[in-house]
Amino acid sequence: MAPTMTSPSGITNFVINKGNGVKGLSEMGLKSLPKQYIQPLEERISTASFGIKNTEESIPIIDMSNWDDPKVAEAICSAAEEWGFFQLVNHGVPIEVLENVKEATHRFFELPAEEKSKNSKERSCSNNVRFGTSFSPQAEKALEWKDYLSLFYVSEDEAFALWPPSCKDEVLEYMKKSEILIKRLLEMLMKRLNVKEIDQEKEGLLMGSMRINLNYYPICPNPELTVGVGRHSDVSTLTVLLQDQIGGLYVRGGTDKKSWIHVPPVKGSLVINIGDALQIMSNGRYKSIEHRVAANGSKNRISVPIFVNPRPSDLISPLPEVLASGEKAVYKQVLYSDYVKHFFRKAHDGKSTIELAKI
Ligand SMILES: O=C(O)CCC(=O)C(=O)O
Ligand SMILES: [Fe+2]
Repeated sequence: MAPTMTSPSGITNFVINKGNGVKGLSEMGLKSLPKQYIQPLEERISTASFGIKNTEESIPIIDMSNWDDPKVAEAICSAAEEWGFFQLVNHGVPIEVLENVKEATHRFFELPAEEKSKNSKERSCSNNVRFGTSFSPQAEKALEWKDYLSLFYVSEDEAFALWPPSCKDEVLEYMKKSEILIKRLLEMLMKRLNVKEIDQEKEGLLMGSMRINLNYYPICPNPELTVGVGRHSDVSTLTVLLQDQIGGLYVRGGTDKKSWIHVPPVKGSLVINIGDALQIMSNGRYKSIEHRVAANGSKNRISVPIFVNPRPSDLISPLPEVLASGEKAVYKQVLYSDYVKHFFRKAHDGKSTIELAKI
């Protein structure tokens, strides 16, 4: 029998091979969620019980206007230790730059499937530009309700040549304008670890490569049965995340460290989270926290994370400055490209990637 649109192979063909993504499915006005997207009960997100916690159970919001005030550094380092997640306001990245990159994200996803899929795994002329859907469809038992464009930054020349014209200027500007903020954050975080100065070698190790994702979560017919992104922690040093006003990001935390806490959209803010690479380099002092994204039944949501990473060729391990006082290393040395490969080979599975580096 020929595959129909609603047969499993028909859906895969339409979403993945033809490049329509879940956005294409969403726009067909499906009345119910295709079964490939149905998550096991324990992974589903019941939004009714989230986001209405008392005020102390919310990730810190830190004002960076006086970024050289030691109190700001103190707030940032404490948030990185206790929550692994915080929001920044008055962070120095112009609001216009943020608005422009959000608009550019919508512009890219509004392109016809045929145009977007020029950047698919099969057709993209570079591994550094990738349009796709879900997280790792070949490895997943249940798919995630998300489309994305992933851009690995190598050089400005390459970005100009290869990134989609509909969004490249805005994405590059967002990346460039965030760099000062990223450096400031890393300086504060390093100081607390007794790293006095970020020399060229350390800078390469902490922020030697960058990846920007444009995430698109279209309206979902049964949001309670699926996820936008499943439980995971980022493999980055740190992640700078721009989200729109829709909401849906949840992080593990609260007094019991087990609750799922909503990250409410704050106009003009940037969400920062610590990734596995920094958890390893800080020997566990800074926490790379599990997070996930709910699907939405009435609104299309976008987010634009910048993953600030070590270079693929870097060996990551607890920093010598951290171990200088005799603290015992809890992580061993790992080649960063091996770490990242291990992450992408699996479906999202919480905090399990870091097991690779545990002693
Ligand atoms: O969309 C979001 O808010 C978060 C996305 C995310 O966790 C990721 O891309 O790693
Ligand atoms: Fe993430």
